[in-house]
Amino acid sequence: MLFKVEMKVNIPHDMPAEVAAEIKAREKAYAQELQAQGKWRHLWRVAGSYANVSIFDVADNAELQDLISALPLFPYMDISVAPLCRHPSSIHQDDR
Ligand SMILES: O=C(O)C[C@H]1C=CC(=O)O1
Repeated sequence: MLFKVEMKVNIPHDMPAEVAAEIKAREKAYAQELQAQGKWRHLWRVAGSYANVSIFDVADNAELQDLISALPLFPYMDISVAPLCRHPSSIHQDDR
């Protein structure tokens, strides 16, 4: 199942820089692991903001919840999720 996930990062201004850097490093490693597994299919920066638009390819809602809630930045993000289905005009065979 495909989901559009929008994440807006709000790291508290009083978080020490080294703590923020450590969380971001763990986030990057986890995000790249999920991309290598094919579960995080697209990851795009929203230009001009500390936010991303992502496409996840997971088995079901429960797996999406498990993956997203394990993000190291999860406590510091506003996240919105929308389920996707194939567009009838799409030419991409891997859309489903
Ligand atoms: O930077 C972000 O958009 C937040 C988060 C998502 C992937 C990652 O490495 O960090």
